[in-house]
Amino acid sequence: MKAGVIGAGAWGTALAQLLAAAGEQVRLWALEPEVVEAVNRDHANPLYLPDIPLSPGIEATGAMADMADRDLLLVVCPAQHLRSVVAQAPVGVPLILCSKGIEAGSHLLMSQVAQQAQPRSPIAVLSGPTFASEVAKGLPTAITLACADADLAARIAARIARPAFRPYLSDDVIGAEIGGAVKNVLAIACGVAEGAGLGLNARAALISRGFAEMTRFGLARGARAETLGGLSGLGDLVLTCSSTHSRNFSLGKGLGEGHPAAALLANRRTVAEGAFTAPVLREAARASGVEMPVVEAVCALLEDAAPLPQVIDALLARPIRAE
Ligand SMILES: NC(=O)C1=CN([C@@H]2O[C@H](COP(=O)(O)OP(=O)(O)OC[C@H]3O[C@@H](n4cnc5c(N)ncnc54)[C@H](O)[C@@H]3O)[C@@H](O)[C@H]2O)C=CC1
Ligand SMILES: O=C(CO)COP(=O)(O)O
Repeated sequence: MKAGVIGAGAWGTALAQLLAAAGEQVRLWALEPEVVEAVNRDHANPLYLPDIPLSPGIEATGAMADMADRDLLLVVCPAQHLRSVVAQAPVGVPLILCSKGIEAGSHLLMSQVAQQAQPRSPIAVLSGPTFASEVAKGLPTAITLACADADLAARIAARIARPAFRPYLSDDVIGAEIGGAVKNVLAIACGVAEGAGLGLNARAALISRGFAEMTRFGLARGARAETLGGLSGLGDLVLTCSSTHSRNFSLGKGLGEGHPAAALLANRRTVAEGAFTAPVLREAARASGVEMPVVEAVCALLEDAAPLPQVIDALLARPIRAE
């Protein structure tokens, strides 16, 4: 059992910890030399997952060549870097994609990008309501594991399941990915409502109407409705729209408090995927003729295209119609 984790941000480190805590020797690829050093020397990742002691069974490396002997690879980099990262991975090893986003320019989901970058590697997607720090602490978590190959899905599930970490299987890869990508944009909207003091009714409305947008877009791209209503869709939407533990929600809260997007996004080390997904999603939705007014509103705020009161008024002034 030789798992590798590519990407040592909060989520990659938490997943490495999940695997290593059960005795597996895990190799963790990190971009930053100081992360490699901290994991190997101090069994910690203060840059991305502070205050969580890591298992000595995690060995970090900065060389992708060190992943050549792995029999399973978890890919956990930011979505916009997935193509270049996966292209460097060893050929033919099953890839579990854990990034949430849509590639700019191509509008492709991560599984489609990975298939282009590594055509001979089997692909699965792991997505759901999973704050990294809670998983690293061993708190109870359920997640969707989506894979077109049922045998591979069962083998991966047996490998990653733990008493407090329950994968649920699906063959709807597209559906699992769309939920994870779209919820990040909607979490920004809910953060805006929090920051601007719009109240909890507004948040509930954004979650419900945002879920309607996710469903419209998902169905147009071939997702199944039950996947969107499951852990990787509605489950993750509820989690991310409810707490400042979410980087996307926090970004939205800053926007709602009146801070300009450019200032909030400048010099940040951690990734708020929704900020990258929003314009890509708007473009993809328009191209498919899918209406996504909440996503459009988030884009307007991220681009500083209109003042917040005007964006809120525009959403509230939409024509009354059937739910
Ligand atoms: N943090 C969480 O709770 C969860 C995160 N995810 C997803 O996992 C993915 C990674 O997020 P986090 O681990 O939270 O990241 P993070 O925000 O903790 O850290 C940023 C990561 O980006 C990497 N990075 C920066 N520039 C890069 C480049 N040019 N090439 C490759 N990597 C680069 C850094 O090395 C670091 O690993 C995202 O798509 C996120 O949506 C999914 C579930 C939970
Ligand atoms: O995807 C996540 C939880 O499932 C993490 O959300 P944030 O990226 O908004 O922190």
